[in-house]
Formats: sequence, structure tokens, C-alpha cells
Amino acid sequence: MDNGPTELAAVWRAVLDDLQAHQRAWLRASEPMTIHETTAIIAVPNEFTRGQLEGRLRSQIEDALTDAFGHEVRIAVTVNPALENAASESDDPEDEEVESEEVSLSTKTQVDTPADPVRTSAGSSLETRLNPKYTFETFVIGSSNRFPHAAAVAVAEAPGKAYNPLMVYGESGLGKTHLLHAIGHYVRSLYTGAKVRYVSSEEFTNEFINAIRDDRQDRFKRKYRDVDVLLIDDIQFLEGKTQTQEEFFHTFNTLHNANKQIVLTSDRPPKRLEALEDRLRNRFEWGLITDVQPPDLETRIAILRKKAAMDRLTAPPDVLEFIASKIQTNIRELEGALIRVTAFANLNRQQVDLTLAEIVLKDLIPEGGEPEITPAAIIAQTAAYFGVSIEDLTGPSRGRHLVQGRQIAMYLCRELTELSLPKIGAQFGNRDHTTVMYANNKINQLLAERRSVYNQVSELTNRIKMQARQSG
Ligand SMILES: Nc1ncnc2c1ncn2[C@@H]1O[C@H](COP(=O)(O)OP(=O)(O)OP(=O)(O)O)[C@@H](O)[C@H]1O
Repeated sequence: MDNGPTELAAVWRAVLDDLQAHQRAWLRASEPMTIHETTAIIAVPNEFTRGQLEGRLRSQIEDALTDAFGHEVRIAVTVNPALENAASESDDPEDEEVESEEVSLSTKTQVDTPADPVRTSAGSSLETRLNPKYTFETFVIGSSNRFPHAAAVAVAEAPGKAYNPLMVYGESGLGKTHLLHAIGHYVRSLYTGAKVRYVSSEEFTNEFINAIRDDRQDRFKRKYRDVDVLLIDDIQFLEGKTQTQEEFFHTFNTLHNANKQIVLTSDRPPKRLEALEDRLRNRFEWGLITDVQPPDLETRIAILRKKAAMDRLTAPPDVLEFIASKIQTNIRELEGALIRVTAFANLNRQQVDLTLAEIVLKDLIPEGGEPEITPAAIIAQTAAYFGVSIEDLTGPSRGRHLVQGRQIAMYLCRELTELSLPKIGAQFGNRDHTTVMYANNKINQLLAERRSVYNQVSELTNRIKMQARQSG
């Protein structure tokens, strides 16, 4: 059913007339675009207005629209900065009131929060430290990753024999960690009792430093030398850390001499790891070096299809193709976009279709390229949004109202920056990487279940990107 923009425009004016003057002031530059089935799409000039419309004014407006149309109407709000000019031309004194109410609106949007699982999450997947979702079965093969995938399978089938070490390098979000975990799972399924250890090189560094501090070097050495397969992620973080490199050099030699398998990942090929000792770089070149490339369109579509099937997300083929055509270089972002589109549809009780995907992705991908976003900017914006201090957001308090804000900030760091899980944990008072992983999963899940969380995440994403664009 489509009631058309004309009727909507008239109804919208009538609805605004019924609002109080200061509420109208917020919405004076809004523009009703169209009504699609039961959803009226409203464009507004900025995030703040969107926050108002989706927050405190939503039910009043949806009730008025429902009355006017004679059937249930919900609103979906999209930001069109071009409308900003119209808004800024007015010098309505009530604008100031708008500013001062922003904080209270934000602080009111708190919802239930689970306990922060810092270092408490157990379970077999964390004991082995392998993500159960990262297996060869869930890895989509295409021309961009065929070779590293084949090498990974070969290494898992014959650890220590095929290629040793195996090194996989490539840009962020292209599946290196997924391949490492998949090797781990496959080895464990083929060789009962095989000792597989996965570690990021940041964790390796931190544990090493702690081992020295606590005088427990022997234990540390045993932990990493008494394994059949060592999977070590993001080796570039060892750059410049001389003592840890020294320790890793000995770990490497011990394992290699005993024909134990070593698999490494890096964001660059060894010869470009300039701040790594020659002897280490040299060892990385003993085995096989292979890279993952950004996936082509067909592979991106196939990845989305698999993700949709696995997570039971319903999206028609044209929507998957649309998302795959828009997000080209990072598979993490590709998956994130699919989750946002399906979450948006779910919350608005709409079908996932192209119109809807276009609306959601327009917010996600700014014209003119991605601005540089720092974790500090994410933390500062999130703290301001929830009306808490940066110290509280990143500190140890597990107050209910803080936990979800912190989880959202962690999720946004994962989505909007290329920082690894441990690096993100470090930004939040040195929390463990499993806490960041939990937060990321939790928010991904809540996005589809709670409108408030979806709105908070969307608003914050836009604010952060807008600020980055302005300062960049
Ligand atoms: N070929 C693929 N098939 C299915 N999913 C994939 C594939 N490649 C990557 N992914 C998914 O994309 C996401 C990002 O991948 P992953 O974390 O392995 O990237 P990465 O290269 O290790 O990035 P970083 O260097 O930032 O850690 C994961 O959810 C992963 O499951």
C-alpha cells in the first residue's frame, strides 16, 4: 500500500500543527518523504532532530499519523544535512532549549543491561580461545582467498609438515583471524588431544610482561612451547618490542625444531615489517607466505548469503547484492551492514527490501569517503551521549546504566576503527579482549531486539562520523 507523498505532506502538516510550539520548532525543517506500506519516512536535517523524533516525540506522532491514515503508521527517520540550511536560517529562541535538553534525553534512554562479563566468561570455546563460528565450513572461498584457504587446510591436515610457518597477511577485516581459528578447529577435530593455542601478539606481549613482573617466566615458556599448533594473530604488534621479539624468537625456534606448526597473520608482508628484527623476519620467510585480498562482488554476495542463512536473517537477493555492491573492502563492515539493515526492518516490522536497504546504508556510508575515526572520539561522544564521564565509561564501575553505554562504545570501536579486540580492551581500562568480543556480540544481538539500542547506535554512529568529517 502506498498513500503517496502528497497526502503524507498534508497529514504531516496537520500533525505538526497539533504539536506544542517548542516541539514544532525541532521539526520545522523536517520533510516527509514517502509512506511505504505502514512506514512513513521522514527526513530531518540533523542527528539531534532525529533523536527527538525517534525518542520523545515518536509515540505522539505515530498516534497522530495512525489516526489520520486510519491504519497503523510507524515512522522511520533519515538524516538529510541539506535540510540544515532551512533550519539555521531561523533564529528561533527555542533552539537554546533544544541544546540544554539533549543531555537529559540521552540519559533517559538507558535500558536493561546484563552484568559486565570481565574475565568471567568461561565455556569451552573460550578455553580453547577459538570462536566457534570461525570454521572452514563458514568460510566462503573466492578468488581473493582461494590460496590462503588451501594453505590453511593443508596445514591443519598435516601440522608441522606442509608449510612451517604459514603466514597469512592482508588488510583488516578480510578473514585472517577466521582462517586461524578454522585451522585450530580442524586440527582439533582431526587429531584428538592435539594442543592448539591461539593468541594475538598483543596478548602474547602482555602475558610476557606480566610473567617477568611476577617472576613466572617458566610457566609462560611452557604455555607457548608445549603446544602442537601455535596460532598467533597480528604479528605486526611485535614491532618495536625488542624483549618480546626475543622471547618469541625462542618460542618459534623451539616449536619449529620439534616440528610443531606455527601459523602467523599480519597486516603486511614480512619484508614490510620494518621494525621487526631481521632474524625473525627471516624465519617467517622459511615457510609459505600468502595474502588475502578484498573479495570480488560474487564472493561478497556469497558471504552475505552464508551470514544471512547462519544468523537466520531474511533478506532477498537484490538486497544482498545491493549491500555487496556498496561495501567493497572490509568483510566485517559488510556483515555489519547486513545486520543493521535486517535490524532496522525488524524494529519497524517491515519487509527487508531495496528501499529500506538504501535508507539504512545512506547513513552508514557517507559520500566523499570515510573520515578517520579514533577510539578517543568514540568514547568522548558516547560518554556525552549517555551523560556520563569518560572516566566512568572506561572505568571499572559495573553500574547498570554504565554497562550498556560501555558495550555500545566497544561495539562502535569494533565497527568504526580497525583496532584489534585487545587494543579496544586497552582503551577501556585494560579490559580483556573477551569482554570486547562479548560486548560486540551483545550489541549486535540487541540491535535487532531493542529499538532503543538501534537508535542509540545509529545516532552515535552519525554523530561520530559527522564530527570526524568536520575535523578532518
Ligand atoms: N571468506 C569469508 N567467508 C565468510 N566470512 C568471512 C570471510 N572472510 C572474513 N569473514 C568474516 O569477516 C569478519 C572479519 O574477518 P576477520 O576478523 O577474520 O578479519 P581479519 O583479517 O582478521 O581482520 P583484522 O586484521 O582487523 O583482525 C569475520 O566475522 C569473519 O567471519
